Parts: sequence; C-alpha cells; structure tokens
Amino acid sequence: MKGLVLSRPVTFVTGNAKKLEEVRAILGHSIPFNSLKLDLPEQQGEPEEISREKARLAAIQVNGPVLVEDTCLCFNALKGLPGPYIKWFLQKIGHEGLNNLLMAYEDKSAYALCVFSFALGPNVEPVTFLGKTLGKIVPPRGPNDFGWDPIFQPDGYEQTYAEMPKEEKNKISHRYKALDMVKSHFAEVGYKFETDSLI
Ligand SMILES: O=P(O)(O)OP(=O)(O)OP(=O)(O)OC[C@H]1O[C@@H](n2cnc3c(O)ncnc32)[C@H](O)[C@@H]1O
Ligand SMILES: [Mg+2]
Repeated sequence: MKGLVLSRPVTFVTGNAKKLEEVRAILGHSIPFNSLKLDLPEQQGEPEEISREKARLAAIQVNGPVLVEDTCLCFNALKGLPGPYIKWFLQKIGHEGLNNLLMAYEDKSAYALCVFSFALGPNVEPVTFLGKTLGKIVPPRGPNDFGWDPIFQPDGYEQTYAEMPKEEKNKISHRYKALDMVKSHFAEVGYKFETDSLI
C-alpha cells in the first residue's frame, strides 16, 4: 500500500518511561508519533506472538495506528529463559538473583531481544520487527535506572549498557536495531501523515 495516508500519528503504547525515552531518542522525527501509557496485559508465549498480541490489544484501545514493543533478556545456558518473563525475574530476584541463575554454568552469554509490532488499526494484523544484541551477564555495574542494564555487557564492549553513555547504547542496542527495521518499513511503504503533529 504505497503512500498510504494515516489520518493520525502513530501511538506508541507503553507503560515504561525509560523505553519511551530511548524510542524518542532513536526515532527522533523520522516517524510522527505520540505516546500513551497503558499497562497492557503481559501475555505468555513466544516473543513475536506476545508482541503481536500486545499490538492487537493496543489497536483496539487506541482505535488507530499503534506501535508496541516487548523486550526479552535471554540466557543461552537456560535455552533462552528468562526471555519474555524477565520483568518478573527482575522484580522478584533482582540483578544478583539473575547472576545466580547462571552460577552453575560456564556459559554467561545472553542476548537482548526487542520485538516491535505495528498495527494500522483494530482487526488489522500487526507486523513485527526484531532487534537482537549479543552480550553476557555480569555482576551489576553502573547506574541502576533502567531494568537489567547494569548486568548486560554487550559483546565488543567493556561497559555494561548501564555504564555506557545513552547515545552509545542507542547506537547498538536491541531497541535501536528493531527500530531501524521499523523506520525502513515506514520508508518502504511510504506512509503519509495528514497531521504532522510530532510528539
Ligand atoms: O509497557 P511495556 O512496554 O510492556 O513496558 P514493560 O516495562 O512492561 O516492559 P516489557 O514488558 O518489555 O518487560 C521487559 C522488562 O525488561 C526491562 N527492560 C526493557 N528494555 C530494557 C532495556 O533496554 N534495558 C534494561 N531493561 C529493559 C523492563 O523494565 C521490564 O522489566
Ligand atoms: Mg510489559
């Protein structure tokens, strides 16, 4: 649908202010969007389906074009767990507990996975965009202001996500990579916006 005109900006639906901060920094004005704080139910299942279901629910509530994302932290020694359940693991056992999950394993490697889903509106099948950054789980280092950033050290870096400048994280992160795919999709489809209201 080349050049499809959207009657309103995309609504990025999230309950997480730190995610929103990074999405704003990464997207800039490339896609006109506003944000809506909705704590959508957390589904179970495979990351892509969780993200798609989130978009379906968001599109019904917003009754318009929506963007959502679900983030997973996957430990290779645990065959990808905690994965999409990282939020509960983080809440219940914290950074130390997450390190302890790998105590019995040599393999501390992990990857951060971000799955964005975009739906044009209610009852329109969402499209998903994945971004993955490889790294390893380490004892916490750096400011504790965003989730599991202090325990994730991306491959090729000596710093954890938490220790590195935000601009650096936003150039290499799982969120940056997934949003890059979102931007390419919007460019390919050539969405036009009637309103050019920006966030
Ligand atoms: O409303 P939504 O968008 O769902 O926001 P959320 O906070 O519930 O986020 P998720 O469902 O994606 O759960 C992912 C968990 O991982 C955390 N998280 C997400 N992205 C992160 C990042 O880039 N660095 C560190 N922690 C992150 C987030 O705070 C949650 O605890
Ligand atoms: Mg969530």
